[in-house]
Formats: sequence, C-alpha cells, structure tokens
Amino acid sequence: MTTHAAQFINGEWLAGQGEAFSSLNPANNEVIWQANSATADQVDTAVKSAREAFYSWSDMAFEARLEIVKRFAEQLKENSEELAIAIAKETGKPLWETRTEAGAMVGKIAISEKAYHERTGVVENAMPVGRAVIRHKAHGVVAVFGPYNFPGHLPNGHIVPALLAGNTVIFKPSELTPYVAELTLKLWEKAGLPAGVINLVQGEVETGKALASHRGIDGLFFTGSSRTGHILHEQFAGQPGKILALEMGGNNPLIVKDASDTKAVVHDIIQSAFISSGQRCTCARKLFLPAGEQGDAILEHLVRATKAIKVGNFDDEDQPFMGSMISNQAAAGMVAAQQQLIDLGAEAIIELTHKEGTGFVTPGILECSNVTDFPDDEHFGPLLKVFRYTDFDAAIEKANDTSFGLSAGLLSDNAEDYDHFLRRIRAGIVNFNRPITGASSAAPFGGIGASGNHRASAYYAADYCAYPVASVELEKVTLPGALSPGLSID
Ligand SMILES: NC(=O)C1=CN([C@@H]2O[C@H](COP(=O)(O)OP(=O)(O)OC[C@H]3O[C@@H](n4cnc5c(N)ncnc54)[C@H](O)[C@@H]3O)[C@@H](O)[C@H]2O)C=CC1
Ligand SMILES: O=C(O)CCC(=O)N[C@@H](CCC(=O)O)C(=O)O
Repeated sequence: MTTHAAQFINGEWLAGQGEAFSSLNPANNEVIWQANSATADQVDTAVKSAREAFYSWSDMAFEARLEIVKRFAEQLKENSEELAIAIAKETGKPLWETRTEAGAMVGKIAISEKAYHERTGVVENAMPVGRAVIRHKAHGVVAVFGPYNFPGHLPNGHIVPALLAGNTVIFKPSELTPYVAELTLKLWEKAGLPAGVINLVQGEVETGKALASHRGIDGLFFTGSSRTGHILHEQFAGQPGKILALEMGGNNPLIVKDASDTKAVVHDIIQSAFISSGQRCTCARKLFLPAGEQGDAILEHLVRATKAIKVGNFDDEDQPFMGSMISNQAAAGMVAAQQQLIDLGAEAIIELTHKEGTGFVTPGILECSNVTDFPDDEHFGPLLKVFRYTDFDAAIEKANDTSFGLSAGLLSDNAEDYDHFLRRIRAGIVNFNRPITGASSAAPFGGIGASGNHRASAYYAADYCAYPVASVELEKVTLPGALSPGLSID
C-alpha cells in the first residue's frame, strides 16, 4: 500500500511531512491504511487555519451552523455501511456492533442540538432596571483527541457539540484508527463545512504532543487512557485560560446481590465485561458475587456462558459476540496482565488465551478474592476479576477501593439495596439491573477520580464547548429614578 495525502488542513488534503505509519486489520495484519504523519510545522499550519476560520464560523447564526452539521448527518446516513465496515476492519469489532456505532454518530447530532439549547442557550431575566441575559460563546480553536475503541462515535461526541457552539477544531485521532478518521473527515468535507473549520492531523504520539502543547489552542477535549490524560493535565497546569476536558479509563465494579433471575444476571455480566472484547472504558473489571450457594450458581452459569461466547472475524456471516482486540500487542498485554494477577495469587477460572500474531483473545475470568496486593490498573480487555463477599457494605467499600470512578452497577431484586448503593458508590455512571456498558448519549458521560476532570461528555459536552457570558442590558443609557446616597448629577 502506498502513502497518500492524509492531512486535512485548511480544506485541503496534504501529504504528511513526518514519519510514515500504517494501520493494520488486527485480525489478519493486512495493511489497510498508510501515510506520513503531520509534523509540528503542519500542526502549526492547522492551528493557524482554524484560527483564521474562527470568526466567520462563530459569527454565523446557530441555525446556519446547524444546517451544515445536519448535512453531515445525512452524509453519515448515506455512508453508514461503508463507515461501519471501516470501523470493523480497523478495530476488529464485529459488524453488528460497528453498525450501532455508525448509528450513534447520526444520533449525536439531534442530541447535541437539544443540549446546546438546554445547557447553553440564551436566558433572560427581568431586573428592576433592564434585564440580565445569559449567553454562551465558543472558546475559539479546540483540539480533539480520540481513542481507538470507538474511533467514530467518541471523537464525534466532542466534534459535533464543539462545532455547533462555534469553535473551530483540530482533530488528532488515535494512530491505530486513522482510516476511520479520514473517512469521517471526507463526510464533513462533503457536508460543505468551510475550509479551516475542521482540520485533521494524523500521526503518532509526536503529532499529539505538537498539538497538545501548541500555544494557539484555547482548549483540548480528550478521550483516551488515564495515563495520557494525566500527562495532558500536568501539561495544562498553570494555564487556567485553557479548557481541558478529560474522559479517561475506569476500573469498574459490578455487584450482584439477591437477584433471582440467574440467566438475566449472567447476561448483564457478560454485556458489561466482554462487549467490544472488553475494550470499553465502562466495562466491568471487577465482579462481586455473594459467597455461598447463590453466588456459586451464578458463577457456574457465567463460566458456561463465557465459554460459549463466539469470537470471530468482523464480517463472519454468523456474527461473533467478540471480534479481535485492537492489536496483537494489546492482546499480548492482556495475557501479561493475567499472568501478573496469577503471580499475585489469582486463580484462572477461565484462562484468557491469545491467538498469537493477531488481536484475537478469548474472554477470561479470574478468582481474585485472595489477592491482597491488588494493582489498581485498568486492564483494557476481556478479563473479569471475581471477588466473593459476605457483607454488602464491605463489597461496596472494596468496589470503591480504586483511584478511578467511571461506571458501577448493582444487580439486585431489592430497590432498597440500590438506594444504599447509589449513596455509597463513587462513580459518574451508576446503573441498576442493567449492564454498565452502553451509556446513553442523552445523559452526561464521565467519571470522577482518575477517570476524568469533572467535565462530563455526551449530553453535557455542550458545557465545555462554550463559556457563559452574563450581561446586564438596557436599550438606552438612562439615569436611574433614584440615585445612590451621596450622588448628585446635575
Ligand atoms: N471515559 C471515556 O469516555 C472513555 C475512555 N476511554 C479510554 O481510552 C483508552 C483507550 O484508548 P487509547 O487510544 O489507548 O488512549 P491513548 O491515551 O493511548 O490515546 C488517546 C489519544 O491521545 C494521543 N496521545 C497519546 N499520548 C500522547 C501524549 N503524550 N501527548 C499528546 N497526545 C497523546 C494518542 O495519539 C491518541 O490520539 C482506555 O484507557 C479507555 O478506558 C475510551 C473510551 C471512552
Ligand atoms: O458519548 C456518548 O454519547 C455516550 C457514551 C457512550 O457511548 N459510551 C459507550 C462507550 C464508551 C466506552 O466505554 O468506550 C458505553 O458506555 O458503552
């Protein structure tokens, strides 16, 4: 495969002037995309073109911006199958799942329009003299960083609200999913977005560093690992004028207590732990099961159902539940993580296995109740750690024993247990009798602790895409009826 013009800067597709890099289909290592990365100079040009486009874009009426964003939604709909296939090829996720990702990208437009009005609209309040008006203004030029696991939907969740609010954007996708990013930008281009309003800089970490450290950006919206998020947070220290929104990983607990429908419990555990081959930030990593017969029965059933999970190619006619992980390296990392836990005293109830040289793994379950020195790491793959408990409060305490705080769930027939759980558990997403993956775009999406910096995305993305401006206004300069004591204006 030859290299090609993969940088979209000021409305033009340009060849990168940096190192070449490529994207592989993780199921068979076929090269599906190859190009040269953007250099720091090219990132600089992209920032300048976004700055130049800012006034004309932000001065446009909201409805005019919305019209273009809606044309993008039309493009997404017309090209949804091509996009779903691209996501599947590049990430390894099965087509049934990537079709929902393409659908979520379309859904994001109406939700972001609603959120713009409801969270950042114009509000007027009468005052004794004049009126108080709240408006919101775009920050300016913002950088969007995306992860590989939802290469379409998650960057889109920053880009759409950012553009609607009037910002101009420089998008740096994951270096593992450049192909999906390129296709998405081509749809923005077809939608007629003016030159410079969105720019794409492709590359590996060096390109990301050049963009994140560029003095010309007014903000950075990041979805990715906690490790990178923390680096960015340090880098942004001492720059209070720049907005930084961090959506990072999790080490998410799911507790089962007195739930009578074992099949439903097992279903919700599997959906929570193994969907997307465990590569969702919301995936359950720790499962708390009651000690005793009830927990034994659930575990037995879970083991049976997990062993029956179909793993396969994204385009298999008989669709698998799990596709390949993002890369051979990520898959090998899961085997290493499993071994580390076993060395610490965990027992493999089902061993996670890796088809070497590919991203394919089978799901694993580890019994970890006796591991004392448990690492607080996000293992971003299909490896579920089981803990048995006798006391509900002790289980909640252990569930909270993490620096992360993204998602958490309770499966129970007892609503009072949920009330208690909701009060005690520390997470931004807390579910009851539902899987802890599959969050709604119509709700805020974000975590606390090492999972985020209190700037939730999805429905609340509008909040970090604009700043509020408070004005006290009167049609004409008018002398007040009563002057302040000690004043005489003759
Ligand atoms: N909370 C949330 O909304 C979500 C969080 N995630 C998290 O994302 C992670 C998986 O995504 P990855 O692509 O592996 O994340 P990552 O942190 O490796 O990369 C994310 C982006 O940051 C860039 N980057 C990496 N190092 C950088 C640096 N030093 N300076 C500037 N840019 C840099 C990458 O090139 C990429 O564009 C998981 O930890 C997952 O939990 C994924 C989806 C949703
Ligand atoms: O961003 C949104 O519109 C809603 C959040 C969302 O879609 N979350 C997904 C995937 C995020 C991840 O875990 O990587 C989910 O909760 O399953």
